[in-house]
Amino acid sequence: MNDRISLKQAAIPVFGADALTIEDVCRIARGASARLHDSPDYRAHIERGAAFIERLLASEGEIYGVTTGYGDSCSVGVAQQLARELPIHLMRFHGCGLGNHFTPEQTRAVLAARLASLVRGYSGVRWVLLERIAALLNHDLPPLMPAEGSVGASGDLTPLSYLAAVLMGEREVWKDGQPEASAVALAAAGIEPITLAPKEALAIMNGTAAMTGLACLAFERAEYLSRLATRISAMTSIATRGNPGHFDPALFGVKPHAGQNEVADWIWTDLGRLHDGPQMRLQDRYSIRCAPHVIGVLRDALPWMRRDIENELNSSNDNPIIDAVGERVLHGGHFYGGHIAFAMDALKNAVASIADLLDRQLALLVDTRYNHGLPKNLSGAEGLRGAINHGFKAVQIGTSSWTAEALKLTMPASSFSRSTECHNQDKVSMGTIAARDCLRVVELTEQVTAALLLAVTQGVTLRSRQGELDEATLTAPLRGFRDDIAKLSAFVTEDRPLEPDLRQILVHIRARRWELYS
Ligand SMILES: N[C@@H](Cc1ccc(O)cc1)C(=O)O
Repeated sequence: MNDRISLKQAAIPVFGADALTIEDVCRIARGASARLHDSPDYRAHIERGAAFIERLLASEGEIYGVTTGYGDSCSVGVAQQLARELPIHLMRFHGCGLGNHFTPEQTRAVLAARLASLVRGYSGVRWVLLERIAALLNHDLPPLMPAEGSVGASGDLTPLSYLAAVLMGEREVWKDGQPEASAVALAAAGIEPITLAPKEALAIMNGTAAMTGLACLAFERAEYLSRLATRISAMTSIATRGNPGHFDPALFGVKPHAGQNEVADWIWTDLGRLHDGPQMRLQDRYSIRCAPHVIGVLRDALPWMRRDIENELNSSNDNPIIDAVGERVLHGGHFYGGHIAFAMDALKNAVASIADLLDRQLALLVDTRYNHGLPKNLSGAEGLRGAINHGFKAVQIGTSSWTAEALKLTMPASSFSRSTECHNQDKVSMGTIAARDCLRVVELTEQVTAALLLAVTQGVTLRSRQGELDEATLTAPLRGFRDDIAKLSAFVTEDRPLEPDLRQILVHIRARRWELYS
């Protein structure tokens, strides 16, 4: 159905050999398997870190997080004979997450992100630990992970403690969409629980995987929304008999934002031969005229967001960092998720702004004062029956509500750093909250997009039924797109509940059914 996406699905990432992309994480989230680079050299590289820690433990006796307490408790020494119990305690005292659980798909993204970091070999974990995380993915047994309780800068400690717990056979996993005791599910899958070595619970938990996994999912959905919003804007221009000149390449030649130019060019192409047709106004309202300027903000932000998300994804975001070759333990703050926090706060703003743009376009489409000759509320009913039919009136109200909710969530989470953990973590990223908010904004904006897809399809069809649009002037891609939506959701003549139609369109949006501008 979608070549652009299926082509990308061809390559399977190899953990430990390839840098992971956002798309790799999304494919693993949706069920692709996780392969580990399995060469003797690579295994030796991984084992060297774990062996170095064991050597240090035997010779020197003091390693942060191995023979000391955690965080602010780092000055508390742990007796050698208790060092092997310490990871169990770390995993257990962080078992205090609340709120909804991440979905199985989201949790798979989180696991992929953690694995991408651990395979780099700077966390001092054994090969078997990597294998077990891959096994959870490949047997599709993601841990039940509460979404709330991370400040995103001592890593996502609390959510990731649920991964540590499951590897040890504690707490629960998702099995076929239902919670199941991990000891039972692991046994059924033939995965043996492991006893975590002294540094391993910290290595699993002390990083940015929860926010980074979610960021990958949000990025992919936002990118697709930018394309859909562009197509909708072109269709709104057609349905309201707008001025195609607003998207003239000559106009955009004098303003160099690449993403903005790309959107203008897409709309210009979509308008095809309509460039020379009749227009109702010299200058359309901003939600149409400035569509490239609004959607372009998101398009221009995507490359730097990708850079930061993929850098975080392929980083050693742990503490301490174990340099087995240089035989050093490096203490720092690589669990700090500031880049993801900032990207997610920015992304949710750019996406909510698109919900707002589309909501304004719908306001133009349904209102006879602004739609230049379309029926009230885009109703397809005629004559006496026109009076009892209300077309897209309630869909507009719903769209206003989803838009308001999206806009309300744009408050930056990263501005709300709290000093916590006895002031050890006195500046934190809140990136996990930002990523969760971003996903919710994306979800609401998809709902707005679904509503607009139905409404603008109705608008274009009405224009052509009214004899004001020559179907032959529509470009083949735009006509095919319009016809497909019209097939999925019949033209609205008599009022009917549109919830099933909207829900079906939402499923197609999330599956990225339409190949747009590639
Ligand atoms: N993130 C802390 C470690 C830590 C772990 C668990 C805690 O509860 C607190 C702090 C560090 O590496 O410095």
